[in-house]
Amino acid sequence: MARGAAKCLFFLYSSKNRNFFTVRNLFSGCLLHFSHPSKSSPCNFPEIPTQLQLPPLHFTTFRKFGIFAEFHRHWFCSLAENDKPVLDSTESVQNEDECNKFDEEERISKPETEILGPEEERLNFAQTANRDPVEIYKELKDTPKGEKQSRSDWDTLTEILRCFSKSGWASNQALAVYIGASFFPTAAHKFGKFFLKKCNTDLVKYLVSLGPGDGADKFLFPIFVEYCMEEFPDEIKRFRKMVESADMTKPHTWFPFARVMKRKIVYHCGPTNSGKTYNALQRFMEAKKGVYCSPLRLLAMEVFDKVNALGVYCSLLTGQEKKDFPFSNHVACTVEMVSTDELYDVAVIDEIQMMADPGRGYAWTRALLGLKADEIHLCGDPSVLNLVRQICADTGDELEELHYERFKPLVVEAKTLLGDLKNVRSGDCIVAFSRREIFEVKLAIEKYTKHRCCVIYGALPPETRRHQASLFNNQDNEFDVLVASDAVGMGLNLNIRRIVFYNLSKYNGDKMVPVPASQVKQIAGRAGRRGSRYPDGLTTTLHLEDLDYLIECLKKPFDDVKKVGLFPFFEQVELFAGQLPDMKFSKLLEKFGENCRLDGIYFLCQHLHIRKIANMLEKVQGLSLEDRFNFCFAPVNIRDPKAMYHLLRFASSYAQELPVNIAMGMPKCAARNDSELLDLETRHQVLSMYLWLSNHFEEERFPFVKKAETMATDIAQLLGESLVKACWKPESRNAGKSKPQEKEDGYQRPMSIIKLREKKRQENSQNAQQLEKAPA
Ligand SMILES: Nc1ncnc2c1ncn2[C@@H]1O[C@H](COP(=O)(O)OP(=O)(O)OP(=O)(O)O)[C@@H](O)[C@H]1O
Repeated sequence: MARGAAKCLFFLYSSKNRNFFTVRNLFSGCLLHFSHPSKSSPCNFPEIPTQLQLPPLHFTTFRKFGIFAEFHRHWFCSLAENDKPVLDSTESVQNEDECNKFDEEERISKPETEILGPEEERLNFAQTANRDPVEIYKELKDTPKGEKQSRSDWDTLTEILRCFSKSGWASNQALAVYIGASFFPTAAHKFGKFFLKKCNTDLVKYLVSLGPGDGADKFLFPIFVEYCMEEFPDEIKRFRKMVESADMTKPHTWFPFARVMKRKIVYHCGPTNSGKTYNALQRFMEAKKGVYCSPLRLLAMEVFDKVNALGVYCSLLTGQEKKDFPFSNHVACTVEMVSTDELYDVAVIDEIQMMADPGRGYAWTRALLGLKADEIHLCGDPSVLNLVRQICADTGDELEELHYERFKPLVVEAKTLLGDLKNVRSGDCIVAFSRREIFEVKLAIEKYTKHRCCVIYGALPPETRRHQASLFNNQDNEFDVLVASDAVGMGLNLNIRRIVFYNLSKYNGDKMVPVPASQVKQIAGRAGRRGSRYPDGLTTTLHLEDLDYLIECLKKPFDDVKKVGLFPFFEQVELFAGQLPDMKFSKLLEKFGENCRLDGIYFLCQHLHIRKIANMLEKVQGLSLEDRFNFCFAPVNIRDPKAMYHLLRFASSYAQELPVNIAMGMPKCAARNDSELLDLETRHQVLSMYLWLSNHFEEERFPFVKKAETMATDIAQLLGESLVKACWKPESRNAGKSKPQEKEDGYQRPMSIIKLREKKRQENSQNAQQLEKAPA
């Protein structure tokens, strides 16, 4: 870009008539452009000599430009010689220079015949700038052939049009008139050819005075739009249809029945352990008909048990299980499973802040927008309160806000565990953020202290987690320490006296990052629950170095969330697919993500996970679009090749209309090492997936549901037994791959007690050897 401008300056200056005014205008236009590089502009400005950053030149000083140009002639020349338009390899336009040369020689005048004075020129420019673009376009269209231009003007104009075709701003603006980003370069290129062929001197002089960049882009854009409307009506229509079919604006209008209801939303807003869920559940149980929406299967099970124990008949509905209680009018379900067709008196949506979850947020948004309930109780921290207010304004629902405080303040223990797991005490929960660390900690504690540990982490089935929780809560056994991942932050009622953070960084799939403050609060808040054995909660860290970050997180107010998640229904994807009939499903999802329109407070939930499954299933023939869409939501760990293999197998059988087999044996005994434990986890996940599929597809195609249920229960049991006995070194599911801990510079996993001991032992033996060697 700087090169192009420099080239233009040089040509202008060196042209015979030395049109100073034009040069000055171009020069100041360049200055303006250089000093305000816009982010959206695809042009990256190279380093330019400081001389170019002069203040705008005045005519008197401009005469000196001759000297300046002499000095910098070499620079201009070298740039001009080297200047070749750089075309993006992805761009559809090719050989731009050649295309622009259609009648170049013919259109370049020798000496200019008429030289306008500066005042006249200024007036001309003002007139041109104010002209109606429609009129300009008409004039261009009706002109058989444009006027002759000087070589320098021609070159500048070519550069201006080249910049226009690369302008991010123009490409963005073009979307508004349904010219897609992928079509824009072609359209802009054709427009450039058209313009070069037809333009008159006034237009050229004015554009040259603006120079390549923002000003010229803005002047050309409406003319370009007129041109496109006439030249590319089919492309515009097609893109418009595609965009309209990916329109996700005004999501509250997707639920017309909920919109005609007069709903009352009650936001129970506060930190953990403040009684939010308790109060919401009171209303749920009082109602004639109620639904409780849970973030986890585990929590749905807890509520199901609790409510039934209190004499209110309640059913359970999760992706994997349906337990219909006869005569029940209440249901505890996972939020993805809640029906927006059923009418309820009271609905509870727990952990409403998860609307902002990058992957699952859409399920909470859907529940809030779509539930047909007279009263909807939202429980959560204050981070989404402002957005809920906005959404209620859109839906017309009444909003009541109830603010809560923690029953008893959480106390931070400044002493920490001084880096030594020997300092754990009964009632402690050590929180680590990877499976490997969890087992290392368990191993160390059990080896070097008298405590026994229960473990809870995400890959364990809910039944096993509950079993471990009850083992820990029960005082009549030796299991008095819990080692858990962030999975402990939600859903379980645990008798935790103190939460100890083993570390405060976790792997985010790419690198180690600090655990977000909101998550630290949620986990720390599990200590000292009302009604538990330890009503006064304590929290601390293993290492003194981590303590400041813990305190900082706990002190930090909740950040206001700016956007919440959305995801299209199948019908929307189907409509979109209609515009791109030959596109593969995974590509279709990607295209949808690129082209969908959203209102400011919504984002499209991450669909990488879904696309990965879609990609794998591309090779399965005979699945309908709807089948593919549904298979993509199956609960599978996409990083576990065994689990992915089974999903592929299930989908293939389903596509061939064969009964879907489990085709997986049952282990005979509990795990004896970590790889057997991992295998049990995978087997349970596969069975869970089978059950999920049987609930989401025609059930008769999955004839082994009962068997899968029995196997899943047995494996959960084996997992429980294995965990009680587990005393081995953990393995990684991705053995052989680089350890996440090594990825982030400066991050070091805290040394486990074992390593510390080993280090000490080595030091001691070295000292002993030295003593032996030393002369008496
Ligand atoms: N009024 C009450 N009477 C008896 N127990 C209560 C009362 N309020 C809350 N509790 C108990 O206190 C504990 C914490 O309450 P609750 O689960 O409602 O808190 P919360 O704010 O929803 O916390 P979290 O977000 O961590 O779930 C629960 O065990 C609950 O049963």
